[in-house]
Amino acid sequence: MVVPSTSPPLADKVARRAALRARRRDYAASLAPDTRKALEEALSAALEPLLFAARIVAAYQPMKDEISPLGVLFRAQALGKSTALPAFAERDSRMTFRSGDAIEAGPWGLLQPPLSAPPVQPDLILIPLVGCDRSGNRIGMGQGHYDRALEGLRNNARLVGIGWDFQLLDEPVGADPWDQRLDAFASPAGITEFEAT
Ligand SMILES: Nc1nc2c(c(=O)[nH]1)N(C=O)[C@@H](CNc1ccc(C(=O)N[C@@H](CCC(=O)O)C(=O)O)cc1)CN2
Ligand SMILES: Nc1ncnc2c1ncn2[C@@H]1O[C@H](COP(=O)(O)OP(=O)(O)OP(=O)(O)O)[C@@H](O)[C@H]1O
Repeated sequence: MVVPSTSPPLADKVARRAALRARRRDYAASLAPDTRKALEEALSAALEPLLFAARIVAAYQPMKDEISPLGVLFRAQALGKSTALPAFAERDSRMTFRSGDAIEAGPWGLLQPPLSAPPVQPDLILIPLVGCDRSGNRIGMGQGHYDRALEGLRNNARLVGIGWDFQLLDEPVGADPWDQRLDAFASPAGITEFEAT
């Protein structure tokens, strides 16, 4: 008898995460710096209408293959909004969003606000992803950090996944019970709103 080491949906998610990460890496490596800048500028322009209604805008410190949302945060600041970034005490501690500039090395190799900055409850959260489908089901880096953090924030926040255009997937992503659905996806091509279920 063959006993699978993991359930088929989970195995599928793991395989798709690996394939999408490889595609994201190759795509980012193929972009000339000017092209990349123009795409990130297009993302900022697409998101600007969402900034007006927000009070506290959270995004992330990008890893090298991810589209940068930092231009969006600059626009938010120019509009007088507060901004926030994820922060961790340790790799497996709970992710919190904190105000302030990314000035300290975090445990995931990304800069973060100091842990002395107070945690905030953003009302617009721009979320990194490996991929998401047209129902808002997201594949992330596989640690569950966003799923856990968003559980307590989603009632008062708009959740917008951010990526390169191809990261919006036509094929459905099987949702696990803990997965937090996105309200929308934004890329240089614009914003795709998902229907509420
Ligand atoms: N920009 C960003 N910040 C984020 C996330 C994310 O996906 N993107 N996370 C979402 O949950 C959390 C961190 N999760 C992570 C999970 C795995 C790896 C990882 O495998 N890093 C590789 C190098 C990756 C690379 O540079 O491309 C490594 O450490 O070897 C990094 C972060 C919180 N902050
Ligand atoms: N709310 C939660 N409570 C407890 N465990 C959780 C919760 N959310 C996710 N997890 C755990 O996190 C692990 C990774 O989940 P998943 O593969 O969905 O991560 P991901 O969404 O891709 O990653 P991330 O959110 O870090 O980008 C799962 O094994 C799951 O058990």
